[in-house]
Amino acid sequence: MVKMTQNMDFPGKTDSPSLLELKNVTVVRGGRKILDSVSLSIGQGEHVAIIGPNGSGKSSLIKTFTKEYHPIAAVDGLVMNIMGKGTWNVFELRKLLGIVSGDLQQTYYRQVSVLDVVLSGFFSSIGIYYNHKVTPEMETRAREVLEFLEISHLTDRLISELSSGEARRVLIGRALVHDPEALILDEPANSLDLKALHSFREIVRKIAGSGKSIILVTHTLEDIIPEINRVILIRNGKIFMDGKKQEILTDANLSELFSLPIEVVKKNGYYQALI
Ligand SMILES: Nc1ncnc2c1ncn2[C@@H]1O[C@H](COP(=O)(O)OP(=O)(O)OP(=O)(O)O)[C@@H](O)[C@H]1O
Repeated sequence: MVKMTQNMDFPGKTDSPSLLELKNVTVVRGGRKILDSVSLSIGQGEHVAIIGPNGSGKSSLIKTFTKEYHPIAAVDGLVMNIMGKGTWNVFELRKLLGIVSGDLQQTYYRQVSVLDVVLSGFFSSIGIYYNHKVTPEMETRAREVLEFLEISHLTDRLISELSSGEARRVLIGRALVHDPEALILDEPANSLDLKALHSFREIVRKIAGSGKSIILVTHTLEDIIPEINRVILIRNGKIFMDGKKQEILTDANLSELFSLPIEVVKKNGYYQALI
């Protein structure tokens, strides 16, 4: 399969450095290449969906962005730049890239208030502890974020007592509290019912409209909000295709990606895969 040329024609493109630039990124885990010579560039303000079957390497790619996984040296030259820089302090990096995943939600089993969950984003922690110095500015910012996400009414509730949809929104608040350049959503809509899914999409659309990049990792086409114009397909740890959404999301491409006959339907700016 010929890799399609990368779509660099996106709204918000500027001459400033790419948000993420990877060349020849190979990651080995358990003696196996789980990412294999991945090269891609995502611009500041660009909205992208990364789609692939289970085990294709989507989460590993995110862990590579956040320096949890490290690429091996490449003969053709390894590049792993974020905002034009190759070296980052991990804490600074985590503030630059706000991440929300289903895994994160499961770590909040303690009795933590919604306000403290959002504030914990300042400390990359799971809750607020005695050694964390919460300033009035931090608290003001956390309350602003809750307001932006339309969940101020949940401020004093315990996260363990919220519905999945409410809790997911709170975790977005934790990721946004630093004002990151990009919001990375890893399988964000898992376990949401139809109403929660609708309100989740609307809030992600609002964030996309506020100028932050949305990088959405999913195996569900329905998660792709209309603001996302570029789709990257990933298979067996490699970029399978990368280009404009309407050119990539075809019956033939999705059928080949998932090794299954798939019909792609489009309605009201959203896509759906029928099997
Ligand atoms: N730390 C690790 N050690 C060994 N193997 C790993 C590790 N991390 C990931 N893998 C393997 O790499 C492959 C890609 O995993 P990854 O979690 O990135 O896939 P994914 O596309 O996110 O899948 P899913 O949609 O199921 O979440 C899988 O085969 C997985 O078992």
